[in-house]
Amino acid sequence: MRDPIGSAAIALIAATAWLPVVFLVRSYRKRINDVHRLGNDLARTRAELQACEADLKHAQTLACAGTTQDIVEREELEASLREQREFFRLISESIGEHIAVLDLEGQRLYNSPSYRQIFGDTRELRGSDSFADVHPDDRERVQQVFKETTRTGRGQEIEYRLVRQDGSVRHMASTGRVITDQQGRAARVVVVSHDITDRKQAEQWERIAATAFESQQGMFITDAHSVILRVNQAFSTITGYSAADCVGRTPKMLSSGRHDAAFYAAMRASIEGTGVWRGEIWNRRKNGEVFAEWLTISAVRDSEGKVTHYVSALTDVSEYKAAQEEIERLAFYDALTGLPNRRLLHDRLRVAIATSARSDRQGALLFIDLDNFKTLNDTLGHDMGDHLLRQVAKRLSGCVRERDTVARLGGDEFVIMLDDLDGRTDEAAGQCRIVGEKVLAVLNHPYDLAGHEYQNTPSIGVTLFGGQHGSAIDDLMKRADLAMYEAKAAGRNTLRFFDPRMQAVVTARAALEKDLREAIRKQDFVLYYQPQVDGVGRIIGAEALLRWQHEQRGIVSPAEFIPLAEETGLILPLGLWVLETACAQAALWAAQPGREHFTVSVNVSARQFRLPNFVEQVLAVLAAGANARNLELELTESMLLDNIEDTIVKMTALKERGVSFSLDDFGTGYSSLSYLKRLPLDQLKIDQSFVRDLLTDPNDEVIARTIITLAASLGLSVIAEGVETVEQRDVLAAQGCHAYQGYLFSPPLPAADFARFLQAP
Ligand SMILES: Nc1nc2c(ncn2[C@@H]2O[C@H](COP(=O)(O)O[C@H]3[C@@H](O)[C@H](n4cnc5c(=O)[nH]c(N)nc54)O[C@@H]3COP(=O)(O)O)[C@@H](O)[C@H]2O)c(=O)[nH]1
Repeated sequence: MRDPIGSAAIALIAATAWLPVVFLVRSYRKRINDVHRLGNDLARTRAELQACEADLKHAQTLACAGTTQDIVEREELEASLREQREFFRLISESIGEHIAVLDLEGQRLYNSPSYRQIFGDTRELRGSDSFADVHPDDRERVQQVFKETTRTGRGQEIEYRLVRQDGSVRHMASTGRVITDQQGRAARVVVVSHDITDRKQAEQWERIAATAFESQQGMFITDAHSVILRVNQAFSTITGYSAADCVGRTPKMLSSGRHDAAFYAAMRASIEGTGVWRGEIWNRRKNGEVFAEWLTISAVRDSEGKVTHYVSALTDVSEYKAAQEEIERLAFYDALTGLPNRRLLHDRLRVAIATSARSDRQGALLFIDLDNFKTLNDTLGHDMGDHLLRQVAKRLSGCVRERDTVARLGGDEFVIMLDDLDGRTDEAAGQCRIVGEKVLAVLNHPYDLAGHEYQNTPSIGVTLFGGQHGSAIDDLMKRADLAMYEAKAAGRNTLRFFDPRMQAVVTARAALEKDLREAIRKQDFVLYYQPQVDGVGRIIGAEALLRWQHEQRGIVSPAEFIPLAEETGLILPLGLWVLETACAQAALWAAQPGREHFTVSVNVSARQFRLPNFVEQVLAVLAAGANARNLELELTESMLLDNIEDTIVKMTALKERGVSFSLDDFGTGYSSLSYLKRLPLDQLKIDQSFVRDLLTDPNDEVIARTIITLAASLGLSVIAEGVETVEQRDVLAAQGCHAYQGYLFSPPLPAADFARFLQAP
């Protein structure tokens, strides 16, 4: 379409009264555009063109007002101009964009007020250089675009940075529009700009987030239901799972199975409570390998606080852990033997001392030095010496419980730390002696040193800790060391205690054990029988009581040797001998007329009863000729409750064959009624400690009466032991007890004497 007005006129107007004219010209251009769009609608096109002409004439009028209009027209014109200016001001202040009009050098002719508001500018902007505010790095580019715009008349959008008066930087996006003069030459440039700093920052953050997401750390994002939405490359490298493998699945796919439900519950609770969980976790790679990772899970919430996503960052720490373990191994373990070194021993000793101080348990240090180790090194060389030390370490580790510590201090010096030993010094010393003798025995076995058979012995020094034995680590080490030198001085290949008194106890026990072994071998034992009588004085049975016929000491009480026999395991052959002897004797007495129901009670030790084949052992003994109904086994409360299910099974099996059971020393233990009811017992035996003071101590009297009542309520018979006086028997009888054992009737007697006692009228 033909331009009906002419650009030259517009340029002229613009050059002389540019402000309102800018608007009029804009209005004109817009309408011309509208006319273009109207196309074939000729009526409307004509109307629009007329309106355009009117606008332009008005502009011409404005432009020429100074020379051609009379005063009245001028006033009208000025009023109109004011109106236009106000209109323009309102528009330029209310739109979000900043408007500037620049001359062709980029000098400011006009700036919309928003420019000042937003940029805090206080300068006189009119006439100032607009390029001066552009960031130096962007200035040249902006000037280029400006020049291009003025040359071609075509504006283009450009983004650049502007430096505010306070030095801060804002990002701008600007578009220039050229205003031409009458000759069609560029005269002004209208620049419309808007602040894109927030958008730029958001873009920047997006780039940072994207870069961070693709960092060395494995990352994955799940939705609120823990469904994986995205994983990064590092995640795939660490786990072996690609994005395709895991998007749409849950992190459960990584679980190693090493953590229990409580672990994951605590994790969830932490995320719910604090929004985050951090910790070490074992996960499984795609290739099945389990690895340690450091994991941080953070909840992402929306503006209402609702969790929308979880972001998890993981680092593979398996190498770090391996390195840490290696460092620990080097710092706390002996490189040659793999045993804890002095540092770790001291650490553990510190803990053991503190624990024993809180309990009534004791601990011990056994200092072990190999005899003549230097000679081995000098003669066969250090390699052989190392070879021996490694084998010694292995053998020592086999001598102790898992909770004990075997350490190597260096050279041929080893230490065993035992803890949780008996609170009684003599007992603890006995436990140490057993371990010490085991060590002596295993280290005395010949060694195979690369084909050479080699014999070596150790010297062992022992000291206790906890209780009254002191607790300074250095002192304890010195004591054990001194005791070890005592062992060397005593001829090597032996064990010595630091405390002479303790040494005496241990020496005596060692001698007793040696004698006991010898006595078992020679069968230096005999059974005594103590009668058990009923309410009218009839002998209904006997308790078999063991006696040791010692060559020098005469008859030795079982109270002296049974505990040691239990400790050393010698009770097993001894207990079997008692059972066999007592059953043989029971068979003889039961064969006498009227004594078919005569019972012989046999004390059974805990160790014997816990033998897996105890039932078979008893049945085998009975098979030799005794009737099960003539055998009564005496068990104690503590051994029954040790493993109640096993106890019931064994007792039931024997009871079904006719063997009866008596609960010995009743009242001294902690039997609960519910357990008692489950045990197939026949009899409760009131302990002699309650019978002894029955007449003088009301408590004992109440206890005895309670036991009798309890036995009745459980349908069990009851027998009192240690009855020494008629008065005791009468009180017991009055309470309902009608079976007795004690010196009142007879002390324990050798079998021949007992036979005579039986025959007595
Ligand atoms: N595992 C085994 N333990 C056994 C065996 N033989 C005995 N023992 C246990 O040894 C402990 C000591 O026994 P002993 O020195 O024989 O003492 C018993 C009786 O002699 C004694 N007694 C009996 N009547 C009286 C009395 O009137 N006064 C008094 N002061 N003492 C008396 O009491 C002991 C009874 O023992 P028990 O009935 O078993 O409690 C002892 O614990 C025996 O059990 C064995 O072969 N195996």
